[in-house]
Amino acid sequence: MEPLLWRVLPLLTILVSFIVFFYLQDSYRAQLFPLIKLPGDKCSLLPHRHFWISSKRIVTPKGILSGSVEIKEGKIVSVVEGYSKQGKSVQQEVIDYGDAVVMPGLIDVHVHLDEPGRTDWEGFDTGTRAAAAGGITTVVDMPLNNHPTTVSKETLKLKLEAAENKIYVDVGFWGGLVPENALNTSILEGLLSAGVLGVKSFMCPSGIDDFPMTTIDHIKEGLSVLAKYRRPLLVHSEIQLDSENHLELNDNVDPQAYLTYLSTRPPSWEEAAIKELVGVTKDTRIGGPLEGAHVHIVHLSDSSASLDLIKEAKSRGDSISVETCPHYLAFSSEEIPNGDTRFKCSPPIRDASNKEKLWEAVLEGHIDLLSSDHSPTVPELKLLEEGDFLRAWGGISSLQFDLPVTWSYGKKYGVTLEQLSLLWSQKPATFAGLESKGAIAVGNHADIVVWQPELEFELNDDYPVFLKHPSLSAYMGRRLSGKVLDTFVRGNLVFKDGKHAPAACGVPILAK
Ligand SMILES: NC(=O)N[C@H]1NC(=O)NC1=O
Ligand SMILES: [Zn+2]
Ligand SMILES: [Zn+2]
Repeated sequence: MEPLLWRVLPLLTILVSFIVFFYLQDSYRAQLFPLIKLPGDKCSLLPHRHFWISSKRIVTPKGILSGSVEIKEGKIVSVVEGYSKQGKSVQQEVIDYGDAVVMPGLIDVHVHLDEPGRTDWEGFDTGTRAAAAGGITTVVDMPLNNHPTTVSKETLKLKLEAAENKIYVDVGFWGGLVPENALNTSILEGLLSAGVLGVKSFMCPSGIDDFPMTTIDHIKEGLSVLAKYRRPLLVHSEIQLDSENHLELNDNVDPQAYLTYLSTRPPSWEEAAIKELVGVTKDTRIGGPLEGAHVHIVHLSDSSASLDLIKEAKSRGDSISVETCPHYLAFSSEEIPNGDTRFKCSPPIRDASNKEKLWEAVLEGHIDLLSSDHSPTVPELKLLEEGDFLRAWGGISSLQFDLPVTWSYGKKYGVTLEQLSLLWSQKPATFAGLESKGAIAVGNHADIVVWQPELEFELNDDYPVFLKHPSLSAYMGRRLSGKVLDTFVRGNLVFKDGKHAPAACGVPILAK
C-alpha cells in the first residue's frame, strides 16, 4: 500500500495545485476556459442575491412612494409602502438610501457603440461602463458606425461575438435597413429572425460608406416584412433638398460659423422626410395593409412643421412615434461658439424658440421618448483645432449624462421625476419590446438607478467620465444637478461611487 501512495501523492499534489491556481486566477480562467462563466459575485459590488432597497422616493408606475423594493435573484419580488415600518428582521439585507431617488434604470434606445470595427471611436466596454455610470441599465445599439454594419444575420453574429464578456449593462441591437436587404427580403428576414429588435434606415447619406440611404420605396418594402415580425422601423428623417444645399459648396461661407452649418440642414429637410413617411404610415392603422408595422422618427430637432405632421398622423391612428435627444433640449444655436464642433450633429441643434417648443412637446406627451444618439468618433475627425463645421464628424457624445442633463435643463420647464421615468424607461421599454423592463414593478428585472437630483457637480477633469473620448463631449465643463449614486442591472450592483463591478455581466437581448 505504502509504495502506491508514494507514487500517487506527487500526482495528486500537482492536480490540487492546478485546481487551486486556476480557481484563484480569474484572468487565466477567462482566457483558458472562456466557456466557464465568472462567479456571480464578480458581477456585483454587493454579495447578496436577496436584499431590499429602501428610499423615501421610489418612482413606480403608481406614483412616488416611500418604502422598499425587495430584490431576489435579479428580479423585483415585492414593492412595499412604508419607509419606517419595513418589518424585516435584522439579518435581512437592507440598503437604506434615505431620500435619494430610486427609479427604473434608463433605457437608451439610440446608442452607437461602434464595435466591431471602430473601437477607436467607442466600444462595448467603454460605452457600457459609461451607461452604467449614468444609471442606464439597457442600451440598444445602432447598426452603424460599426464595421461591418449590422445588416444581415452574419453581421449580427459578429456584434454578438464582439460583445461577449464586455457589456456592463444589457444590450439590444437594431439591424440596418439598406437597399440591399430591402430588395432581397430574405436577408432582412434572416436578420430579424436572428433577433434584432427592429431596423433603422437613413433617408439621407449616413456618413458611413457601408450604410447606404433608403428611399421611401425601400422603406415600404422593409415595412411589409416588419409588419409580419411586429417590430419597428426607426428612421433618420432628413431628405437632402438640393435647392437649399448650395451653401456647403460656396467658397465664401465661413465653415467655422455655426450658423453656416445650421443653414445647410434646414427644418424643411426633416419636414420633407416626415411628409413621405406619414404618407406610408396610414397603412399601419388597424385593419390597414401594413398593420403590425411601426415607424419611429429618431432624433427630431424641428419642433414646428415636422412635429405637426407626426401629431396629425398619430391622431389619425397611425402606428408612429418620435424621440428627441438631450442636446436638442439643452442647447440652442445662439449659444454654440463658432468653431466648437463638439456641438455638430444632424439634424442640427436649432434656435432657442425651437428648443422651447420641443420641451413643450415633451411635457405634453407629443414626443414619446428620449434617447442620446450618442455617436462619438476619434478627436481627429471632430476637427476641434480647425473648428470646421462643414467637414467635422457629426455626432454628440453624451451617453453617461442622459439623466442629469435632462433633469438639470428640464427643471426650468417643470419636468417631474415621473415624467423622466416615463420618457427614459417605460416608453422606451414598450417601444423596443423589452419585456420585464422599464418600471419598478413586481416580476420585472431589478434594473434600478439610485440618484440624488439635488446634488450638483461639475463635469471637470476630476469627474469620472467613462466615455472613450470625454474631450469630445459638449457637456464637459458644465455644472449639472442630479448625481447618479448606484446602478443595479438584474439585481447586480454594477456601479457604485465611481466604480464598476469587476466583471461585465450584462446580457445581450435578442427578440424571439
Ligand atoms: N452615422 C451617425 O452616427 N450619424 C449620427 N450622427 C449625428 O449627428 N446624427 C446621426 O444620425
Ligand atoms: Zn441619425
Ligand atoms: Zn444615431
